[in-house]
Amino acid sequence: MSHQPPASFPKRERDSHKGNFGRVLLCGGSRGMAGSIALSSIAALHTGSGLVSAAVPDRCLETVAAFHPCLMTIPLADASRGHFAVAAADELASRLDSLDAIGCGPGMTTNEGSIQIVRRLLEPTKLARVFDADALNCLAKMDWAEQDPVSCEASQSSSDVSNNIVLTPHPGELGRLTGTTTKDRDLQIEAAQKLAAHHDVTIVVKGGPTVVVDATRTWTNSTGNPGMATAGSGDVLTGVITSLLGQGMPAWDAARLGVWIHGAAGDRAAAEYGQAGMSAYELLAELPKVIAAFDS
Ligand SMILES: NC(=O)C1=CN([C@@H]2O[C@H](COP(=O)(O)OP(=O)(O)OC[C@H]3O[C@@H](n4cnc5c(N)ncnc54)[C@H](OP(=O)(O)O)[C@@H]3O)[C@@H](O)[C@H]2O)[C@@H](O)CC1
Ligand SMILES: Nc1ncnc2c1ncn2[C@@H]1O[C@H](COP(=O)(O)OP(=O)(O)O)[C@@H](O)[C@H]1O
Ligand SMILES: [Mg+2]
Repeated sequence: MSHQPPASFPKRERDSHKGNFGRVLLCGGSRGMAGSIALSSIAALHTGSGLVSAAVPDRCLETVAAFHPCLMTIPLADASRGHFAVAAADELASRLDSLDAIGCGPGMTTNEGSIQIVRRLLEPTKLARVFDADALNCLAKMDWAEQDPVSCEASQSSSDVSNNIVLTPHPGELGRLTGTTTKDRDLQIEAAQKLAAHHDVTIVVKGGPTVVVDATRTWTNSTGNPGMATAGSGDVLTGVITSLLGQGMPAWDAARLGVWIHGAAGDRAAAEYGQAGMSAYELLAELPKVIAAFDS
Protein backbone atom coordinates (compact mmCIF):
# COMPACT_ATOMS: atom_id res chain seq x y z
CA MET A 1 0.00 0.00 0.00
CA SER A 2 1.57 3.33 -1.08
CA HIS A 3 2.02 6.07 1.52
CA GLN A 4 2.44 8.68 -1.20
CA PRO A 5 -0.36 11.23 -1.64
CA PRO A 6 -2.73 10.26 -4.46
CA ALA A 7 -2.64 13.71 -6.12
CA SER A 8 -0.58 16.92 -6.05
CA PHE A 9 -1.53 19.72 -3.67
CA PRO A 10 -2.59 22.92 -5.53
CA LYS A 11 0.37 25.25 -6.24
CA ARG A 12 0.35 28.89 -5.08
CA GLU A 13 1.70 31.33 -7.67
CA ARG A 14 3.86 34.19 -6.36
CA ASP A 15 1.43 36.93 -7.47
CA SER A 16 -1.69 35.19 -6.22
CA HIS A 17 -4.28 36.61 -3.82
CA LYS A 18 -6.88 35.09 -1.50
CA GLY A 19 -9.50 35.02 -4.25
CA ASN A 20 -7.33 32.56 -6.19
CA PHE A 21 -7.66 29.89 -3.47
CA GLY A 22 -11.36 29.52 -3.36
CA ARG A 23 -14.33 31.14 -1.72
CA VAL A 24 -15.88 28.30 0.21
CA LEU A 25 -18.88 28.04 2.48
CA LEU A 26 -19.68 25.47 5.12
CA CYS A 27 -23.37 25.17 5.91
CA GLY A 28 -24.68 23.42 8.99
CA GLY A 29 -24.76 23.48 12.76
CA SER A 30 -27.68 23.86 15.15
CA ARG A 31 -28.06 24.79 18.79
CA GLY A 32 -26.12 22.03 20.61
CA MET A 33 -24.06 21.08 17.52
CA ALA A 34 -22.38 24.39 16.68
CA GLY A 35 -18.95 22.81 17.12
CA SER A 36 -19.41 20.49 14.14
CA ILE A 37 -19.61 23.23 11.51
CA ALA A 38 -16.87 25.23 13.27
CA LEU A 39 -14.57 22.21 12.91
CA SER A 40 -15.39 21.94 9.18
CA SER A 41 -14.86 25.66 8.61
CA ILE A 42 -11.54 25.85 10.47
CA ALA A 43 -10.35 22.74 8.61
CA ALA A 44 -11.04 24.56 5.32
CA LEU A 45 -8.97 27.55 6.52
CA HIS A 46 -6.10 25.24 7.46
CA THR A 47 -6.22 23.47 4.09
CA GLY A 48 -5.55 26.64 2.13
CA SER A 49 -8.90 28.22 1.29
CA GLY A 50 -8.63 31.97 0.72
CA LEU A 51 -12.03 32.89 2.14
CA VAL A 52 -14.14 30.69 4.39
CA SER A 53 -17.68 31.42 5.54
CA ALA A 54 -19.87 29.41 7.87
CA ALA A 55 -23.61 29.67 7.17
CA VAL A 56 -25.38 28.71 10.38
CA PRO A 57 -28.75 29.12 12.11
CA ASP A 58 -28.90 32.70 13.37
CA ARG A 59 -28.76 31.83 17.05
CA CYS A 60 -25.56 29.81 16.61
CA LEU A 61 -23.68 32.65 14.90
CA GLU A 62 -21.85 34.12 17.90
CA THR A 63 -20.78 30.67 19.06
CA VAL A 64 -19.37 29.65 15.68
CA ALA A 65 -17.76 33.05 15.01
CA ALA A 66 -15.96 32.92 18.35
CA PHE A 67 -14.06 29.76 17.44
CA HIS A 68 -11.75 31.49 14.93
CA PRO A 69 -11.25 35.18 14.03
CA CYS A 70 -10.53 34.42 10.36
CA LEU A 71 -13.94 32.87 9.75
CA MET A 72 -16.79 34.86 8.27
CA THR A 73 -20.24 33.88 9.46
CA ILE A 74 -23.59 34.14 7.73
CA PRO A 75 -26.78 33.97 9.81
CA LEU A 76 -29.61 32.03 8.16
CA ALA A 77 -33.23 31.90 9.32
CA ASP A 78 -33.72 29.57 12.25
CA ALA A 79 -36.60 27.81 13.92
CA SER A 80 -37.26 27.97 17.64
CA ARG A 81 -35.07 25.00 18.61
CA GLY A 82 -32.06 26.52 16.87
CA HIS A 83 -32.03 24.58 13.59
CA PHE A 84 -32.52 25.95 10.05
CA ALA A 85 -35.99 27.27 9.21
CA VAL A 86 -37.47 26.69 5.75
CA ALA A 87 -36.63 30.30 4.76
CA ALA A 88 -32.93 29.49 5.20
CA ALA A 89 -32.92 27.66 1.84
CA ASP A 90 -33.74 30.81 -0.17
CA GLU A 91 -31.30 32.87 1.86
CA LEU A 92 -28.52 30.38 1.14
CA ALA A 93 -29.43 30.08 -2.55
CA SER A 94 -28.89 33.82 -3.04
CA ARG A 95 -25.24 33.39 -2.03
CA LEU A 96 -24.27 30.37 -4.12
CA ASP A 97 -23.17 32.25 -7.28
CA SER A 98 -20.22 33.84 -5.50
CA LEU A 99 -18.80 30.51 -4.27
CA ASP A 100 -16.28 28.01 -5.59
CA ALA A 101 -17.37 25.16 -3.31
CA ILE A 102 -19.82 24.39 -0.53
CA GLY A 103 -19.83 21.74 2.18
CA CYS A 104 -23.16 20.96 3.80
CA GLY A 105 -24.50 18.86 6.63
CA PRO A 106 -22.49 18.68 9.86
CA GLY A 107 -24.72 19.27 12.88
CA MET A 108 -27.58 20.47 10.69
CA THR A 109 -30.43 18.14 11.82
CA THR A 110 -32.89 16.72 9.29
CA ASN A 111 -35.72 19.17 9.92
CA GLU A 112 -37.66 20.64 6.98
CA GLY A 113 -35.31 23.63 6.64
CA SER A 114 -32.37 21.30 6.15
CA ILE A 115 -34.29 19.21 3.61
CA GLN A 116 -35.08 22.34 1.59
CA ILE A 117 -31.40 23.35 1.64
CA VAL A 118 -30.35 19.92 0.39
CA ARG A 119 -32.99 20.04 -2.38
CA ARG A 120 -31.56 23.37 -3.56
CA LEU A 121 -28.03 22.04 -3.52
CA LEU A 122 -29.01 19.06 -5.68
CA GLU A 123 -29.96 21.27 -8.61
CA PRO A 124 -27.44 20.95 -11.49
CA THR A 125 -24.75 23.60 -11.11
CA LYS A 126 -21.05 23.97 -11.68
CA LEU A 127 -20.63 24.68 -7.96
CA ALA A 128 -18.67 21.84 -6.34
CA ARG A 129 -20.46 20.38 -3.33
CA VAL A 130 -19.80 18.08 -0.38
CA PHE A 131 -22.72 16.39 1.37
CA ASP A 132 -21.95 15.04 4.83
CA ALA A 133 -23.75 13.93 8.00
CA ASP A 134 -27.30 15.35 8.15
CA ALA A 135 -27.22 16.36 4.48
CA LEU A 136 -26.80 12.63 3.77
CA ASN A 137 -29.57 11.82 6.25
CA CYS A 138 -31.80 14.29 4.39
CA LEU A 139 -30.94 12.52 1.11
CA ALA A 140 -31.95 9.25 2.78
CA LYS A 141 -35.25 10.77 3.96
CA MET A 142 -35.89 11.96 0.39
CA ASP A 143 -35.15 8.46 -1.05
CA TRP A 144 -32.61 10.15 -3.29
CA ALA A 145 -30.67 6.93 -3.98
CA GLU A 146 -33.67 5.49 -5.84
CA GLN A 147 -34.55 8.66 -7.74
CA ASP A 148 -33.69 9.17 -11.40
CA PRO A 149 -30.51 11.17 -11.95
CA VAL A 150 -31.10 14.87 -12.67
CA SER A 151 -30.62 15.65 -16.35
CA CYS A 152 -28.57 18.73 -17.19
CA GLU A 153 -30.05 21.67 -19.12
CA ALA A 154 -28.93 21.63 -22.74
CA SER A 155 -27.62 25.18 -22.26
CA GLN A 156 -25.13 24.11 -19.60
CA SER A 157 -21.94 22.40 -20.58
CA SER A 158 -22.43 18.92 -19.14
CA SER A 159 -18.71 18.61 -18.33
CA ASP A 160 -19.04 21.63 -16.00
CA VAL A 161 -21.81 20.05 -13.99
CA SER A 162 -20.83 16.37 -14.06
CA ASN A 163 -19.26 14.57 -11.09
CA ASN A 164 -18.81 17.65 -8.92
CA ILE A 165 -20.56 16.24 -5.86
CA VAL A 166 -18.74 14.35 -3.09
CA LEU A 167 -20.66 12.34 -0.48
CA THR A 168 -18.83 11.47 2.75
CA PRO A 169 -20.93 8.85 4.60
CA HIS A 170 -19.83 6.82 7.61
CA PRO A 171 -21.25 3.28 7.59
CA GLY A 172 -24.40 4.32 9.49
CA GLU A 173 -25.16 7.10 7.00
CA LEU A 174 -24.37 4.85 4.02
CA GLY A 175 -26.71 2.25 5.50
CA ARG A 176 -29.53 4.82 5.65
CA LEU A 177 -28.82 5.97 2.09
CA THR A 178 -28.58 2.57 0.43
CA GLY A 179 -30.39 0.20 2.78
CA THR A 180 -27.23 -1.88 3.32
CA THR A 181 -26.20 -3.24 6.70
CA THR A 182 -23.21 -1.64 8.45
CA LYS A 183 -22.04 -5.17 9.27
CA ASP A 184 -21.09 -6.01 5.66
CA ARG A 185 -18.30 -3.70 4.49
CA ASP A 186 -17.95 -5.32 1.02
CA LEU A 187 -21.69 -4.98 0.39
CA GLN A 188 -21.57 -1.33 1.49
CA ILE A 189 -18.70 -0.55 -0.89
CA GLU A 190 -20.55 -2.29 -3.73
CA ALA A 191 -23.71 -0.26 -2.94
CA ALA A 192 -21.64 2.95 -2.91
CA GLN A 193 -20.16 2.07 -6.32
CA LYS A 194 -23.67 1.56 -7.75
CA LEU A 195 -24.92 4.82 -6.22
CA ALA A 196 -21.87 6.71 -7.51
CA ALA A 197 -22.50 5.40 -11.02
CA HIS A 198 -26.25 6.07 -10.86
CA HIS A 199 -25.95 9.72 -9.78
CA ASP A 200 -22.44 10.43 -11.19
CA VAL A 201 -20.96 11.40 -7.83
CA THR A 202 -17.84 10.57 -5.85
CA ILE A 203 -18.38 8.72 -2.55
CA VAL A 204 -15.99 8.59 0.39
CA VAL A 205 -16.85 5.37 2.22
CA LYS A 206 -15.41 6.18 5.65
CA GLY A 207 -13.75 3.58 7.80
CA GLY A 208 -10.43 2.03 8.64
CA PRO A 209 -9.37 2.18 5.85
CA THR A 210 -11.54 4.65 3.96
CA VAL A 211 -12.38 3.73 0.35
CA VAL A 212 -13.23 6.33 -2.32
CA VAL A 213 -15.36 5.33 -5.31
CA ASP A 214 -16.85 7.02 -8.34
CA ALA A 215 -18.69 5.67 -11.37
CA THR A 216 -15.67 3.69 -12.61
CA ARG A 217 -12.88 3.83 -10.01
CA THR A 218 -12.10 2.54 -6.52
CA TRP A 219 -9.22 3.74 -4.32
CA THR A 220 -8.20 2.68 -0.82
CA ASN A 221 -6.52 5.12 1.58
CA SER A 222 -3.24 4.30 3.31
CA THR A 223 -3.31 6.86 6.15
CA GLY A 224 -5.36 7.15 9.36
CA ASN A 225 -5.81 5.15 12.55
CA PRO A 226 -8.50 4.19 15.11
CA GLY A 227 -7.65 7.26 17.20
CA MET A 228 -9.76 9.09 14.59
CA ALA A 229 -12.86 7.31 15.87
CA THR A 230 -13.75 10.40 17.91
CA ALA A 231 -16.55 12.97 17.59
CA GLY A 232 -15.85 15.62 14.99
CA SER A 233 -13.19 13.76 12.94
CA GLY A 234 -15.55 13.51 9.99
CA ASP A 235 -16.53 17.17 10.30
CA VAL A 236 -12.86 18.05 9.79
CA LEU A 237 -12.75 15.90 6.63
CA THR A 238 -15.74 17.77 5.20
CA GLY A 239 -13.82 21.05 5.48
CA VAL A 240 -10.66 19.59 3.96
CA ILE A 241 -12.41 18.20 0.87
CA THR A 242 -14.52 21.35 0.42
CA SER A 243 -11.34 23.42 0.56
CA LEU A 244 -9.59 21.32 -2.12
CA LEU A 245 -12.67 21.50 -4.38
CA GLY A 246 -12.68 25.28 -3.90
CA GLN A 247 -9.04 25.39 -5.00
CA GLY A 248 -10.11 23.86 -8.32
CA MET A 249 -9.38 20.16 -7.86
CA PRO A 250 -11.73 17.71 -9.58
CA ALA A 251 -13.98 15.75 -7.21
CA TRP A 252 -12.10 12.48 -7.58
CA ASP A 253 -8.72 14.07 -6.72
CA ALA A 254 -10.11 16.36 -3.99
CA ALA A 255 -11.81 13.43 -2.28
CA ARG A 256 -8.74 11.16 -2.39
CA LEU A 257 -6.19 13.83 -1.46
CA GLY A 258 -8.51 15.14 1.27
CA VAL A 259 -8.90 11.69 2.79
CA TRP A 260 -5.14 11.13 2.60
CA ILE A 261 -4.27 14.48 4.24
CA HIS A 262 -6.92 13.97 6.93
CA GLY A 263 -5.56 10.51 7.74
CA ALA A 264 -1.97 11.81 7.80
CA ALA A 265 -3.05 14.54 10.25
CA GLY A 266 -4.63 11.78 12.34
CA ASP A 267 -1.38 9.79 12.29
CA ARG A 268 0.57 12.85 13.47
CA ALA A 269 -1.97 13.51 16.24
CA ALA A 270 -1.78 9.86 17.35
CA ALA A 271 2.02 10.02 17.47
CA GLU A 272 1.87 13.13 19.65
CA TYR A 273 -1.13 12.52 21.93
CA GLY A 274 -1.82 8.79 21.57
CA GLN A 275 -4.88 7.30 19.87
CA ALA A 276 -7.01 7.57 23.01
CA GLY A 277 -5.89 11.08 23.92
CA MET A 278 -6.32 12.77 20.54
CA SER A 279 -9.51 14.58 19.58
CA ALA A 280 -10.74 16.14 16.35
CA TYR A 281 -9.45 19.45 17.70
CA GLU A 282 -5.89 18.13 17.45
CA LEU A 283 -6.54 17.11 13.84
CA LEU A 284 -7.08 20.79 13.04
CA ALA A 285 -3.65 21.68 14.43
CA GLU A 286 -1.94 18.86 12.51
CA LEU A 287 -3.43 19.68 9.10
CA PRO A 288 -1.05 22.59 8.36
CA LYS A 289 1.94 20.42 9.29
CA VAL A 290 0.91 17.74 6.79
CA ILE A 291 0.29 20.36 4.13
CA ALA A 292 3.61 22.15 4.83
CA ALA A 293 5.40 19.01 3.65
CA PHE A 294 3.98 19.62 0.14
CA ASP A 295 6.04 22.86 -0.03
CA SER A 296 9.37 21.01 0.06
N1 LIG B 1 -19.23 18.64 17.97
C1 LIG B 1 -20.37 18.44 17.31
O1 LIG B 1 -21.24 19.30 17.27
C2 LIG B 1 -20.59 17.15 16.60
C3 LIG B 1 -21.78 16.91 15.96
N2 LIG B 1 -21.98 15.80 15.20
C4 LIG B 1 -23.25 15.71 14.51
O2 LIG B 1 -24.07 14.80 15.19
C5 LIG B 1 -25.11 14.38 14.32
C6 LIG B 1 -25.24 12.88 14.39
O3 LIG B 1 -24.12 12.26 13.73
P1 LIG B 1 -23.47 10.94 14.25
O4 LIG B 1 -22.52 10.50 13.21
O5 LIG B 1 -22.89 11.15 15.62
O6 LIG B 1 -24.69 9.93 14.46
P2 LIG B 1 -25.47 9.02 13.42
O7 LIG B 1 -25.57 9.61 12.06
O8 LIG B 1 -26.73 8.63 14.06
O9 LIG B 1 -24.51 7.74 13.25
C7 LIG B 1 -24.36 6.81 14.26
C8 LIG B 1 -25.13 5.57 13.86
O10 LIG B 1 -24.45 4.96 12.76
C9 LIG B 1 -23.98 3.67 13.15
N3 LIG B 1 -22.63 3.34 12.69
C10 LIG B 1 -22.22 2.16 12.23
N4 LIG B 1 -20.95 2.19 11.90
C11 LIG B 1 -20.50 3.41 12.19
C12 LIG B 1 -19.24 4.03 12.07
N5 LIG B 1 -18.15 3.41 11.61
N6 LIG B 1 -19.13 5.33 12.44
C13 LIG B 1 -20.20 5.97 12.94
N7 LIG B 1 -21.42 5.40 13.08
C14 LIG B 1 -21.56 4.12 12.70
C15 LIG B 1 -24.00 3.71 14.66
O11 LIG B 1 -24.07 2.41 15.09
P3 LIG B 1 -23.74 1.96 16.61
O12 LIG B 1 -22.83 3.01 17.21
O13 LIG B 1 -25.05 1.95 17.26
O14 LIG B 1 -23.07 0.68 16.43
C16 LIG B 1 -25.18 4.58 14.97
O15 LIG B 1 -26.38 3.81 14.86
C17 LIG B 1 -24.71 14.88 12.92
O16 LIG B 1 -25.39 16.08 12.67
C18 LIG B 1 -23.25 15.18 13.10
O17 LIG B 1 -22.76 16.13 12.17
C19 LIG B 1 -20.93 14.82 14.99
O18 LIG B 1 -20.32 15.20 13.76
C20 LIG B 1 -19.95 14.80 16.14
C21 LIG B 1 -19.48 16.16 16.57
N1 LIG C 1 -10.72 2.85 12.89
C1 LIG C 1 -10.48 3.90 12.08
N2 LIG C 1 -9.38 3.94 11.29
C2 LIG C 1 -9.16 4.99 10.49
N3 LIG C 1 -9.98 6.06 10.40
C3 LIG C 1 -11.08 6.07 11.15
C4 LIG C 1 -11.38 5.01 12.04
N4 LIG C 1 -12.55 5.32 12.66
C5 LIG C 1 -12.95 6.51 12.18
N5 LIG C 1 -12.06 6.95 11.29
C6 LIG C 1 -12.18 8.19 10.49
O1 LIG C 1 -12.71 9.23 11.30
C7 LIG C 1 -13.74 9.93 10.58
C8 LIG C 1 -15.07 9.75 11.31
O2 LIG C 1 -16.09 10.39 10.61
P1 LIG C 1 -17.54 10.53 11.21
O3 LIG C 1 -18.02 9.22 11.70
O4 LIG C 1 -18.35 11.26 10.21
O5 LIG C 1 -17.25 11.48 12.48
P2 LIG C 1 -18.05 12.74 13.08
O6 LIG C 1 -19.41 12.75 12.45
O7 LIG C 1 -18.08 12.48 14.54
O8 LIG C 1 -17.29 13.96 12.73
C9 LIG C 1 -13.74 9.34 9.18
O9 LIG C 1 -12.91 10.08 8.33
C10 LIG C 1 -13.18 7.93 9.39
O10 LIG C 1 -12.57 7.40 8.25
MG1 LIG D 1 -19.90 12.64 10.53
